[in-house]
Amino acid sequence: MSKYGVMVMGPAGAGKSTFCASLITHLQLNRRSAFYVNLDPAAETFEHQPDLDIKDLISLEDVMEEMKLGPNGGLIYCFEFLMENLDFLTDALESLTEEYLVIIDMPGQIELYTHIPILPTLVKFLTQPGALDMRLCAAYLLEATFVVDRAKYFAGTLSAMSAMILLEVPHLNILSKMDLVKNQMKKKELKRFITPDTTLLDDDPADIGRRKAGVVVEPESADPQDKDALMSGSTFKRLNMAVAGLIESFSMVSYLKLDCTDEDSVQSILSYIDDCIQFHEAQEPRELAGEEFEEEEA
Ligand SMILES: Nc1nc2c(ncn2[C@@H]2O[C@H](COP(=O)(O)OP(=O)(O)OP(=O)(O)O)[C@@H](O)[C@H]2O)c(=O)[nH]1
Ligand SMILES: [Mg+2]
Repeated sequence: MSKYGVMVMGPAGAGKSTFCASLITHLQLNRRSAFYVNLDPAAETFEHQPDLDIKDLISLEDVMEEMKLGPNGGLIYCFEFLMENLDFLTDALESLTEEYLVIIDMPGQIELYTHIPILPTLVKFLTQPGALDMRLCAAYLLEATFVVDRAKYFAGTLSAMSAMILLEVPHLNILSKMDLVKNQMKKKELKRFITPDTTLLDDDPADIGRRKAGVVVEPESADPQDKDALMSGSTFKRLNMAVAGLIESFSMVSYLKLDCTDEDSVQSILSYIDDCIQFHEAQEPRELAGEEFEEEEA
C-alpha cells in the first residue's frame, strides 16, 4: 500500500515547523489524518506533538557532548545515525494507510540541502517501490522577507534549486510569512518575485542605496586585496546578475505564496501538495457518517 507524504525543508527560521503545525490543524479541521514526523533533533517545542520524533532515536545534546561536535556537525552525525537505523522509520510508517498524509519536519541547516548525500538517500529509501513506497513531494520554504534584499532572494532561490536537483521528487517552492510583506509592498510588485528573473536586479533598493551613499566602487579602481570594496561595488552586482541569469535560464523555480495565519492560503498549498503526490486518486470513496449524510442530503 502506498503512503503519501510531504517533506518540509528550507533554511533556518523559514517557518517550516509553523507550516507543519498549520497544515496539521487544517487537515484535522477537514477530517483528514496526519502523521507528523519530526526529523529535527534540535527542535524542542511543538504545537502538535510529533507522532514520531528523531529525538527518541538520538539526542543532539548527547551527540555534541560525547562526540565533541558542534551543533552542525552533531546534526550530520544524527542523520548518519538515522541512516544506519532506518527501521526506526519503517516500523512507524509501514502500517499507515493511504488516508494519512505524512508530514516530515526537517532541520534548517543548509548543508543538508546542498552538498551532503544524506537527504537523497533518505528520499530514495522512503519512496522505494516495494518497501515504504511513499509518494513524496518536497516543500521548500523561503522567507518572503528575503525579497527586500535581492542578493539574499537569489541566494535563497539558488539553494531551493540545489535541493530540487539533489532530491529528484516533485518540488514546491514556497515564499513563507507573506503576512510580513504584504503590507509593505504593492501586490503587483510582490508578483514579480513569483518567478525569479534578472529584471529584479534593475531596481534593487540595496544597490540604489549604495549608489546614493556613493559607496559603489568599480572593480578596475578597487584594490584587489580589499574584498569589502570589491563586494560593495559592481563586482557584487555582476555576480548577482550572473546568478540571477543562471536561475532564469533554467526556468526551474517559481514560488507559491504562504501565509500561515490565513486558512485559505494553507488550503491552497495543501491542494498543490495533494496534486503533486496524486493523493485524491488513491482514496477509497468514504462511507458518509450519519451527520455528514444529512448535510449532504440537505
Ligand atoms: N509572521 C509570521 N511569522 C511566522 C510565520 N511562520 C513562522 N513564523 C515565525 O518565524 C519564526 C520561525 O518559525 P519556525 O516555524 O520555528 O521556523 P523553522 O523553519 O521551523 O525554524 P528551524 O526549525 O529553526 O529551522 C517563529 O518565530 C514563527 O513564529 C508566518 O507565516 N508569519
Ligand atoms: Mg523547525
